[in-house]
Amino acid sequence: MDTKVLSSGIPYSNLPESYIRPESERPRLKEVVVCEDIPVIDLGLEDRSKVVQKIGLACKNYGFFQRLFTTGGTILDSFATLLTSICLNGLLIRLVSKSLGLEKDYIRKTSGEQGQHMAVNYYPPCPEPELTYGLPAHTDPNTLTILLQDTQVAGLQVLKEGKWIAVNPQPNAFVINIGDQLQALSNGRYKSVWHRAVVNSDKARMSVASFLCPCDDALISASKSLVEDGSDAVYRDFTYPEYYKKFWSRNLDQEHCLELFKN
Ligand SMILES: O=C(O)CCC(=O)C(=O)O
Ligand SMILES: [Fe+2]
Repeated sequence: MDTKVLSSGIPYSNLPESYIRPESERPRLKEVVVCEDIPVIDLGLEDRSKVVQKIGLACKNYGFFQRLFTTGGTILDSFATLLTSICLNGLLIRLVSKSLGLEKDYIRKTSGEQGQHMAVNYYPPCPEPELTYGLPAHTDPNTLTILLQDTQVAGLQVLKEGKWIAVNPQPNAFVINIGDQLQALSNGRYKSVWHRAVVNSDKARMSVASFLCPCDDALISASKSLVEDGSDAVYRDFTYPEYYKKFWSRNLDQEHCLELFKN
């Protein structure tokens, strides 16, 4: 990209040429369906076995769910509390483990000392949103992502059954999505789904993503209990650094990177 819209500070009335996607790769915003039913799960208030069951269904059917939080301070306070709780008690990842019928600490044990990386995404208003993306279609290479969406401006879209659906911001909810490592650990039962961020012509949008990642020397391997007797696991064993290197050696919107790790 030769012209950077952000760094130039110029208010563009047309999108600089270098951002324009070829016709066949554009977002086709008119075909996007608005989805009100991405499951919203309250981890705190409900019966635990019901929460585990809801997480399982959401992970199987969407690869995404939204987690309600109770307000007390600002939304950023709640986000910080959630991220801290993920590193100290690992509640979310334990519930995901249980929802797969695994021992509650299976994912934590397999992943070793987990890392948490953060990205702050800023999408400026775009004069021609039909021609480009904020973030092109991708899956997340890590284990699990927790996303704090802009509460006022929509932009996140998820691919479901061949259609892009808009995940409009829900008050007091974070978006949680399965990453490629969980797809591998679950032997493909949970899907790390394609998602993207689109832009709009009037408002800037921000999102904050926190990526939970396995430690560098953990061997990512499907649980034996999820592999059919007499068959191989869907994916060969690998380490996160090996996967990450392969992931970033390609374009984000190429084939699913896990395809390259199939047995
Ligand atoms: O901005 C968004 O809604 C999506 C961000 C995202 O998918 C990512 O940072 O991986
Ligand atoms: Fe993402």
